[in-house]
Amino acid sequence: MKIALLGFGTVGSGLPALIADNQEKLAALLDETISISKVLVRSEEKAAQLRQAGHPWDFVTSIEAILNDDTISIVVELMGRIEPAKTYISQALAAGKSVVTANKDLLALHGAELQKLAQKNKVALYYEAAVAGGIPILRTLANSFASDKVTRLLGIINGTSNFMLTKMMEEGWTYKKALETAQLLGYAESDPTNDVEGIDAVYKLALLSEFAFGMTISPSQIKHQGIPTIQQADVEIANQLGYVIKLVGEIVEVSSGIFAEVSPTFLPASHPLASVKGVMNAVYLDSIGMGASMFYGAGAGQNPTATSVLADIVRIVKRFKEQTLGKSFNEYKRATRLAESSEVLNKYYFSVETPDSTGQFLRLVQLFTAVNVSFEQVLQQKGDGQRAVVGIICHKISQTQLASLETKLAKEDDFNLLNYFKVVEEN
Ligand SMILES: NC(=O)C1=CN([C@@H]2O[C@H](COP(=O)(O)OP(=O)(O)OC[C@H]3O[C@@H](n4cnc5c(N)ncnc54)[C@H](OP(=O)(O)O)[C@@H]3O)[C@@H](O)[C@H]2O)C=CC1
Ligand SMILES: N[C@@H](CC=O)C(=O)O
Ligand code: NA
Repeated sequence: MKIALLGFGTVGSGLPALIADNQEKLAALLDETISISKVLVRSEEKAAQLRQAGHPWDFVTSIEAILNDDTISIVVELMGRIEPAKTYISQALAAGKSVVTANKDLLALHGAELQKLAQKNKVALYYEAAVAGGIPILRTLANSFASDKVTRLLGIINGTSNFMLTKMMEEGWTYKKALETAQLLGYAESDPTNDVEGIDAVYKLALLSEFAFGMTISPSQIKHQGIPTIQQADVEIANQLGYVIKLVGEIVEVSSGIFAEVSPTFLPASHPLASVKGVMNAVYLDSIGMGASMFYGAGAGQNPTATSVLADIVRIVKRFKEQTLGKSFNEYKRATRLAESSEVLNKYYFSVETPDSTGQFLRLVQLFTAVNVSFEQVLQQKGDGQRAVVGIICHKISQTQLASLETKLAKEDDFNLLNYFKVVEEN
C-alpha cells in the first residue's frame, strides 16, 4: 500500500522510522507492506536540504504529482493550518484517495464538509492524532463506548500548556522558558497562541463532542480561557485549599443539551486528572455503564502523534481489504442541543481584592447573596492595610448566576475580581 505525506515536519518526519520499526508486526497484521511513495515539501530548496540530510524519499513540490499518481492510496496531511491543507485534502478525497490527518483546526472548522466528500467518494478520512496526540481516544469512543452513554467528559487535551503549567508550578520556570522549551520539543503549534489561549483544546473538544455525545458543535459555541491569566497567588491558594490548577476541557450533558468549555480549573488533588503532568494528556469520562474511566498518554510529540497517524493508516488498509472504506470514522450522530445556561451548575473559586477596612466582607456577602450564591469556603490573605484579597469557594451556581456575579462585582469601583476558576468536585 503506497502512501504520500504532505509535510515533513515534527510529526511527518517521525513516520518513516515508525513504519520501519513496526514493519514485521504490520506485515503479520496486514499481509501488506506500507511504503512512502512521495513527500510534499514547500520548495526545491527544502527538498535538497532533506536529500542532503540523507532522507531517501521522493520529495515533490506540487500536489498534482501526488493526486495524479494512481498507485498512491492514502494521503497523510501533516502540514497544519487551514489552507492549503483543506484544498489538498479535498482534492485527494475527490481523486479517490483516503486521507489521514492530525489537523484539529481544519477538522473542527470544516470537518463536516470533508466527511461528506469522503463518503461521497467512498474513501476514509481518519484523524486519531488530532485529539490528545498518542491516546487512541477517538477510536475508543467510536468502538468501545458504542455500548455506553457518556454523561460528562473532562480532558487535559493540550500537551504544551500542561507542560508549561507543570514546569512553572513545580519547577519555577518562567512562562517564556516553558513555552520556548515546549516549542523546541516539537509540542507547540506553529502559532503557539492556540496552545496557551485554550484554542487548540477548543478544537479538540469540538471533535470529542461528536465522538462522545454525537453532537456537532462549532468552536465558536465553546467558551474558552487560557493559562496566561493564572497567577502564582492562585496556585498557592489552590494548594492551600487542596486543589491543583489545570487547563481542563469539559463537556457535560444536562436535560436541555450539552455545554462545553475550556478553562483553568481547580481539580481536587485526589482527582485522577490532577496527576497528569508535563506533556501528558488524559480524558476522564463519566458514563452510565462504566461509571468513571480515564485514558492517559502523551498529548504531543513526534512519536506519540505519529503512532496515532500510523494507527489510522493500518485501519484504512484493513478497511480497504474488507471493502468497507466508506464507513465514517464516527457514526454516532444526534441533533445538536445546547444546554440552557441556568442548567449548567458548578462550584467556583473567586479571588476578590477589596479595601482592607471594616465592613468590606459584609458588602461581599450582600453582593453574593443578591444573586443567591452561598459560600462553601472562605480564605482571607493578610492585607497591607490598604487592600486585602479574599478567596471564596461557593456552592454550585449556574452560568446565569456566574454572569450576574461578574456584572455586579464589576460595578463595585473598589472591588476587583482578580480571577475565578471552576472547581471540580471530589468524586
Ligand atoms: N507536534 C505535535 O505534537 C502534534 C501536531 N499535531 C498536528 O499535526 C500537524 C503537523 O504538526 P507538526 O508536525 O508539529 O508541524 P511542523 O510545523 O513541525 O510541520 C509542518 C510541516 O509542513 C510543512 N508545510 C507547511 N505548509 C506546507 C505547504 N503548503 N506545502 C508543503 N509543506 C508545507 C512545513 O514546512 P516549513 O518547515 O517549510 O514551514 C513543515 O515542515 C498540525 O496540524 C498539528 O496541529 C497533532 C498532534 C500533535
Ligand atoms: N500543540 C498541541 C499538539 C497536539 O495536538 C499540544 O500541545 O497538545
Ligand atoms: Na488521539
